[in-house]
Amino acid sequence: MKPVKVGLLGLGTVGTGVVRIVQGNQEDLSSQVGSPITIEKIAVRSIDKARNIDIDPACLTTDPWEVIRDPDIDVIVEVMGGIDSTREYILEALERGKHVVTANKDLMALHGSAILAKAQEKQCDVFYEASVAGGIPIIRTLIEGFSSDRIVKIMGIVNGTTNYILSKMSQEGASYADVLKEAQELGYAESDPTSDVEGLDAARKMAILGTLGFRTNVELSDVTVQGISSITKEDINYAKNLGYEMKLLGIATSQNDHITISVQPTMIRKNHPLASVNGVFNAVYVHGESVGETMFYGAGAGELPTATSVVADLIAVIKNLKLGVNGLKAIVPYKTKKLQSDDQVMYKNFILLHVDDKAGVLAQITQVFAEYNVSLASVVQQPNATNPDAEIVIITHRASKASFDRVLQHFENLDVIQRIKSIYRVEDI
Ligand SMILES: NC(=O)C1=CN([C@@H]2O[C@H](COP(=O)(O)OP(=O)(O)OC[C@H]3O[C@@H](n4cnc5c(N)ncnc54)[C@H](OP(=O)(O)O)[C@@H]3O)[C@@H](O)[C@H]2O)C=CC1
Ligand SMILES: N[C@@H](CC=O)C(=O)O
Ligand code: NA
Repeated sequence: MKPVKVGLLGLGTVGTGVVRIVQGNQEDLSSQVGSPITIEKIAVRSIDKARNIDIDPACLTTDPWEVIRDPDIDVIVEVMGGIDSTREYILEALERGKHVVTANKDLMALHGSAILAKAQEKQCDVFYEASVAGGIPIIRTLIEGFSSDRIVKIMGIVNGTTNYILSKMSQEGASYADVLKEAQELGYAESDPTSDVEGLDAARKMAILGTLGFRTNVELSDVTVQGISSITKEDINYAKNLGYEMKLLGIATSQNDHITISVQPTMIRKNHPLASVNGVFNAVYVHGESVGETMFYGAGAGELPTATSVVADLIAVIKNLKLGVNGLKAIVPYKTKKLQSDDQVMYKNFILLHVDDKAGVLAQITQVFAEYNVSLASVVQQPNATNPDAEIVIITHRASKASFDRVLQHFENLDVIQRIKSIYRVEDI
């Protein structure tokens, strides 16, 4: 049995997990595919770095091209991250007829269509299950499990780092900065954690899920993004007292084939299954017209969970190799993209206002909502413990984004409002 030879780009958190699983489960993996799997070459940035894994130092190189150009290598596993140069490595690997497995959502969200087109031209596989929600097989589920259905809504906690931070802030009252540091030490965060906390990582994942779920080419610029860096413990407590949990949610909906996708901190009802997804866990809720509601749960980041998806993709490539069917399963989005306008995007909002504590203020504020046809589900006014202003907490009924934005614009010029302290989307379903 001729071994299948793998070239690995990257030996960090995920790459180490890949080596560990390929070494540790070799007997089971090779009997599934009918050949041994060997990791021939590994590109790293630093050869001398101490590594918590047993590898032959002769496999290491600092030149990714050496791995890409090695004629003996059948499959490239890319777990080093990066966008522009990584795109070149992957396109060249495909040009040379090598199959590709990647965990790189940044790359797939930005250049996925060019990469998949090249793969199809060269009859190669490109699999990227680990790129969204780490160990949860959500990409395979959307491509295969729901091939018969029409997806109307995808809601996901798709970033482990931010979910870890929000859970610890909510459950232990921990400080944002301390928990972010912990998430970095645990290998959950990106090399630049700004992309986690500012929502970009989740937005990239939602662009990938939207493309697969709605069968249209969703680009990153189609996703509206807001991160968690301005959420305070006070906001989290407000959410809890009102019966919600604060989560960074990616929400993609399709109505009459018009889609909208966003990532934003969202107050979700405590009895929704997404509200109890804590720590580094991710979950993706998928609502299909025929199947109804489904939900998928598991570790969204970390060495072994992520590597599980990478190695499963590797096994899928090798099975295809044996059957001679590589490159036949690429999903080509076929629908013309139609985005919902701000008049069509509807949801509930929470808004916390600091206002003058005097008669008639509440009436002025509710009058503005009425003027723009935004109806209110609840309004609570209370004195503020730390300053002379009062706080007004409002939850609206579902209203169009356009109307709600008009309310906010009007508030900018309303003298009785000292400050719009916080605004969050609210999901009650
Ligand atoms: N961490 C996680 O939980 C998850 C990560 N991902 C994605 O997986 C990918 C890898 O993430 P992760 O393992 O955390 O990243 P790490 O930073 O832990 O590892 C990156 C690896 O790539 C190597 N590397 C980086 N740049 C180069 C270069 N130019 N040339 C050669 N080697 C290079 C590094 O070398 P050296 O070791 O010498 O520094 C390191 O081994 C990313 O795309 C990430 O978004 C996806 C899902 C989950
Ligand atoms: N930084 C990411 C890693 C997995 O994609 C996360 O925290 O989810
Ligand atoms: Na996944």
